[in-house]
Amino acid sequence: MASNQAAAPHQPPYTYQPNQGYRPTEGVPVELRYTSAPLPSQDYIYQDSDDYDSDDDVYLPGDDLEDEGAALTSGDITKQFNRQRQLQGANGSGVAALPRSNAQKPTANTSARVDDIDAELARHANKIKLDSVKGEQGRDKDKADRATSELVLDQRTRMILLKMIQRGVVSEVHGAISTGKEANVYGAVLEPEDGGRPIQRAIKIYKTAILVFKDRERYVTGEHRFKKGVNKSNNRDMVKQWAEKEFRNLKRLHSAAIACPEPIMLKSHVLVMEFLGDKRGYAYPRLRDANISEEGTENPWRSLYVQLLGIMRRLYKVCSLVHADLSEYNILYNDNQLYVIDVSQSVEHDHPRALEFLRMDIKNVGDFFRRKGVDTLPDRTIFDFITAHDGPVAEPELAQAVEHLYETRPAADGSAEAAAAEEVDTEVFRNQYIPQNLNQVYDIEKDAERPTDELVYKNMLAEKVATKPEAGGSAGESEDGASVDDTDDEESGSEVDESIFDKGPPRGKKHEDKGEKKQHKQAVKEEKRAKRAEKIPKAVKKKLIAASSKKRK
Ligand SMILES: Nc1ncnc2c1ncn2[C@@H]1O[C@H](COP(=O)(O)OP(=O)(O)OP(=O)(O)O)[C@@H](O)[C@H]1O
Ligand SMILES: [Mg+2]
Repeated sequence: MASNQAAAPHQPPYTYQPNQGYRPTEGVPVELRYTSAPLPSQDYIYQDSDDYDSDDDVYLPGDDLEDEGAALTSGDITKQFNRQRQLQGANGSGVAALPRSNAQKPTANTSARVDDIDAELARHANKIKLDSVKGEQGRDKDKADRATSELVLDQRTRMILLKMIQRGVVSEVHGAISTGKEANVYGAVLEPEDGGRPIQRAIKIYKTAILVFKDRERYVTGEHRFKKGVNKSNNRDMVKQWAEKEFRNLKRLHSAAIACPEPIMLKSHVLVMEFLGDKRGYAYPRLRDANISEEGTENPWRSLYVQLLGIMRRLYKVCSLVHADLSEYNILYNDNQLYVIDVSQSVEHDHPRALEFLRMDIKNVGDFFRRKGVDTLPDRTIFDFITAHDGPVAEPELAQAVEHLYETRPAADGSAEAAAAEEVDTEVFRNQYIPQNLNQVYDIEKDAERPTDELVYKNMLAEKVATKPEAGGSAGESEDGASVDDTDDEESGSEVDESIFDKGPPRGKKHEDKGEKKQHKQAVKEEKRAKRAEKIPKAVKKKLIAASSKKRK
């Protein structure tokens, strides 16, 4: 088609010309063109390799994440997205861009429905106001400033936000509450249609830069929920899985009545959750920044410490999770209440390093409260308290149990020896190898001679779990009746130790009788000795190889 021909109404309003990009077809009345904005520059031309067409991953808390969630809208999303780019411009500045991949297709009047959706989305563009930052309260100004400059959203993210606005999940997206290396968290407001009070929300948007996620593999490897594996080559996929993990974990915490942001919606790498903060949109401070009055006689940090130990126990027992990055940075504080956040890396009991992560959490928590002048309990005592089979999982019994630990600790008498022994024990505990299940215990026979109480894995031992949950009682049911929605991952919920019950006798040799065991051991030893006898020493082997290769030459 020659560009100087008068355009009939069915002709596209733009024509592609090599090296010049899209030029308006002459004669097309302005109202038939998409936009009167300046012509797109080559920079904005959409690359075919950009994969913007997946829209099959919107999750709401009730959804089963195993089967792919419902799409936001039906229809060809690529088309919608491309149209959106034209309307809005690649950087939101109103500069239009047209997709190269659609070069030969007429771009007007092809689908009135798609046009409607796009026009609808474009109307919301001004509701993303990233420069409205509430930075002063409890936050350093620098960070708030950085927030505005860093926050140019990519098109896909922008599209997701626009759709969320369109669906009424939020009415406006505001500036960043926090910008980090892995994610930015934005404030958002929902203005209810009935004119009720505006509701604040938080939106966590994961970043897709590859370097940041390098380290995260260790949390995913070995977790049954990621059995299918994470495709490292596809970065966006990986980030999506992280967001999904955070969403699931928040869901669990929330169902178990652990104070945390309630998850509201997940779409790809964008997670909408309850806002933890005041009505004006100021987020609660992190525990690290909390301004806690220390006027009374008792150190107010102590009761927060006790509260946190209870949360950790509940998280472990009721949610079957270990936070794995618990510290004063990932806990928010308001009015004597602690809120757990940032659970994207939290792992299940069955993760090979779950107990190691738990030990790390215990240490971080202890270090912080010690700096606040709290007389903390030994790491091992807390570890046993959190992982114990029996015992409370709800307040106020949890706090009472912690107080009981204080009363019964060996160093409770205040003697210097007992305190020193406690210190040594903590040091040993921190460096000890922690088996995750009984198959990982490497000298079970030697351990069997030691008092059970000394074993770091004592809570995994079968004798301790002889009381299987009664038929009809769900494993996720807590004492206070809160039930955990574990429908999305059936295999979880049960304890590590319970699997011993379900899978018959343990694979180890513990159940064999002593004589048999001895015989078996002897046989293995002999076999190894025989093998060694046949083995050619390394030095000899080397010489032989050298000699034979010389011969060949
Ligand atoms: N629901 C929420 N309500 C209010 N503030 C929140 C909420 N979620 C997160 N924040 C704020 O955002 C900050 C960062 O959140 P979060 O810890 O979840 O991100 P992150 O994964 O640590 O990101 P990065 O590691 O990149 O810093 C928190 O310290 C908190 O101040
Ligand atoms: Mg964090």
